[in-house]
Amino acid sequence: MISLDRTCFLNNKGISGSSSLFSYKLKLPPASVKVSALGPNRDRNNNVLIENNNNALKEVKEDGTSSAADVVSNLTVPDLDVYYDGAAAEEELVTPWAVSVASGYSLLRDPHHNKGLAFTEKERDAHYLRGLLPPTVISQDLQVKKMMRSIRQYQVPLQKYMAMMDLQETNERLFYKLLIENVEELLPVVYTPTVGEACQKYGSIFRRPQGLFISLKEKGKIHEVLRNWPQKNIQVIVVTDGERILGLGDLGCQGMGIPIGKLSLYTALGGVRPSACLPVTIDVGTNNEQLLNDEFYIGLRQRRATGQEYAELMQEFMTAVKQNYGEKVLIQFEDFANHNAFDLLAKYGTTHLVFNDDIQGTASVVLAGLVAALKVVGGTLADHRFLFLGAGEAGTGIAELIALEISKQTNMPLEEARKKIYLVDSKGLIVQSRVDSLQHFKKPWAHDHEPIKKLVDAVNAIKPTVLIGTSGVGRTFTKDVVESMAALNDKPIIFSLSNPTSQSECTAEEAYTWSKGRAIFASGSPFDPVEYEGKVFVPGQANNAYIFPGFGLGLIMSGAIRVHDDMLLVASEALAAQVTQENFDKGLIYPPFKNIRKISAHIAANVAAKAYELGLATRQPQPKDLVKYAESCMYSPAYRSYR
Ligand SMILES: NC(=O)C1=CN([C@@H]2O[C@H](COP(=O)(O)OP(=O)(O)OC[C@H]3O[C@@H](n4cnc5c(N)ncnc54)[C@H](OP(=O)(O)O)[C@@H]3O)[C@@H](O)[C@H]2O)C=CC1
Ligand SMILES: CC(=O)C(=O)O
Ligand SMILES: [Mg+2]
Repeated sequence: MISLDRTCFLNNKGISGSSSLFSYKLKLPPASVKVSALGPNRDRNNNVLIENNNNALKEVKEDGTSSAADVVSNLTVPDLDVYYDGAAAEEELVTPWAVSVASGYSLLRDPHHNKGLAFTEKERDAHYLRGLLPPTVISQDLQVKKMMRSIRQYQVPLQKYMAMMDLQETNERLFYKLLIENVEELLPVVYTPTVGEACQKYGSIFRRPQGLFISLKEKGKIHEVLRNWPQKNIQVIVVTDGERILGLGDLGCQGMGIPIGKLSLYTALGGVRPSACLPVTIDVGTNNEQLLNDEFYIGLRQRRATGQEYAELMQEFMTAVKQNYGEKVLIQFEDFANHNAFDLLAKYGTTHLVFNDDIQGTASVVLAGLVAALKVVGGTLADHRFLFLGAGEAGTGIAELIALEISKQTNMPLEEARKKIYLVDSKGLIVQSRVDSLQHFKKPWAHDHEPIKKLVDAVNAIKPTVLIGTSGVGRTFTKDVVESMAALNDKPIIFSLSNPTSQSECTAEEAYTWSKGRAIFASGSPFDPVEYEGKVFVPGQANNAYIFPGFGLGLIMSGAIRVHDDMLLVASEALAAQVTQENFDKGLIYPPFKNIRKISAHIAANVAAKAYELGLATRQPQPKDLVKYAESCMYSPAYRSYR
């Protein structure tokens, strides 16, 4: 029985108070539904409750019955921008859908529905907007043009960032249209490098909540805190505890910029609808003295909780997430310090749908770049030798996936494959004589070798064909290091993965100049093309942003319940396959971001196919054409018509 109950529904509980709107709850039954009432369209304050509900349900059969799928797919309520998830709807009878749409002044203040000057004459009449807007009506395309012009006028990247955040908070669809259509220009604004500065200054620029802050004060209440978030149908959570924000260290609660930025890419690059995304920051304190002494710091003013206290808060969070959103919600761990990151992944990898972007997403994107680079330098992965500067999450995560791929390609035991890969940490080359004092994730890389302190000496001793920077420390690929790589290799592969730009192990210009134009270079943060001896070199951006949006979409659309390493491998393959001859001709080993939605659809399709193959997918039946299905699932930022 589908019941359209008119219920009082608290909405928009901002920091400055709350307002109540009427809304309808739709309970979806398994097989057939009966529409009992349609109800009036407005509450006593003339707020539009459900737009066009008569129309939405007009396909319901005369006897009042229809399948749940029919009803849902016929709903054209403007903010019901969910993919129809038949299986979930039928299983989750207990989760009602609540829809409320404001009108008049409130509509203009509602970022999910506001269209600004793009409201049509009819909509202005129907929704009490007359007089609240100037007379002109413009298209969304013209709004994009206007906003881009306005953003380009700012010289300071942080001002551009703040303008974009303002837009996200006032007109969400316009924000996403801007980002999707100008992805190469705006990615550095909403993501690395600018998001790093935004986190550093988050206390000063914080205006409105864009994600959930869960601090030690919320211990014992996390289940209720999650319910305070206005959206109920969450599919992806990006969570950080702020301890390793990019290469900028412990930024505590101000790390919130990262989940917000990553989730806006989930929507723009991967097509996951914004209302399904939840940014979370776990605040257990910070060890950053500067922040602790900063009067504008927004987080808990205490040193970080560790051990049992930390573990209990995380456990409560993970349990509450599953209780609130079910077992198919994807939890992406982001920018945790490595002493927690590996343990959290291992602990929750068997009970939750979890993915560590720094360990796993980075590995997948780098493997894709290497596979593409092999088309230029020749040989198989097993023919190459790899040296890393940095043996943390990114370094050991990438190393392990390379070893796994070599092992799969050659049937070589994993331990043998690992011997082709060496890592240097802050104490020097990781070797057997250090094994007892190494963190557990470094131990597999402790090879038999003389200890070496300096990177340049390690390069000359190991003779790598590939050098990868994951140290978080800028300018560590010095001239002698790059020159040594160039002396050893005709085409040295050099990746400076550390973010933001200030922490990059070397710049694109340094890589090309010091290698005399021979390096195959990619970096975590973007660099402009470089002209060297009359030739233009376009550096690639080896950033996990290529992977996680499509990867997550693949998990969601297949209803996957666990992440498996093989999914990372097929995501890599999909990305590498998107590099065209035209890209190679420009020296690129990653495809341009402007094609990212197509790339994400291919990644999603490969990940979903692997989930089905491994028996980890719950969404049945498996769609025939997974690429098309992925594309059809993607959120469109075009305005809806409020008829
Ligand atoms: N491009 C991308 O997509 C991604 C980039 N990154 C970037 O990679 C960097 C590292 O991240 P992550 O691996 O998570 O961080 P971790 O803290 O886990 O690892 C950092 C590693 O670098 C080592 N290190 C630090 N300083 C030096 C130094 N001076 N010389 C040699 N080694 C050093 C550390 O050594 P020790 O263990 O001895 O302390 C540690 O092994 C960050 O800047 C991050 O932004 C991360 C994920 C994705
Ligand atoms: C890109 C990313 O995830 C990082 O630098 O941490
Ligand atoms: Mg990260």
